[in-house]
Amino acid sequence: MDKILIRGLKVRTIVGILPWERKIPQLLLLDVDLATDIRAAADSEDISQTVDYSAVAERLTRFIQESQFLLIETLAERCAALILEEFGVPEVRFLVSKPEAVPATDTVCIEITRSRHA
Ligand SMILES: Nc1nc2c(c(=O)[nH]1)N=C([C@H](O)[C@@H](O)CO)CN2
Repeated sequence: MDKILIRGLKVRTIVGILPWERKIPQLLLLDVDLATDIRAAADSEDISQTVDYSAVAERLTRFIQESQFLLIETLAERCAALILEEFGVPEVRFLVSKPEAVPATDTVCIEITRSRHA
């Protein structure tokens, strides 16, 4: 299956279990892989025949900015479900990275792959 990839989407939001994390928005970085067949769009050059990566990025940004999850596991599951439901792709890989969370690390991440039920 072909894939449309979003890399390093930056969103600031309230997320985490520590007292300071409930008050100060912090940076999340997102990687998203959208499984989709791109051939119809490639033949027609019609954006309606494919998944608009700008629309996905904007929708995720809005959803996450309005959220206040405790765990990035929950955030990842809800974002994957939103993408499957609203953008009609059969499978999504979603990686959320929290670079400001743990001192002396580059980052910490959760990665999930979810498919739409038939
Ligand atoms: N598996 C997880 N571990 C931790 C999380 C999380 O969301 N998933 N969150 C935290 C804190 O919020 C962290 O950002 C700072 O300690 C700790 N562990």
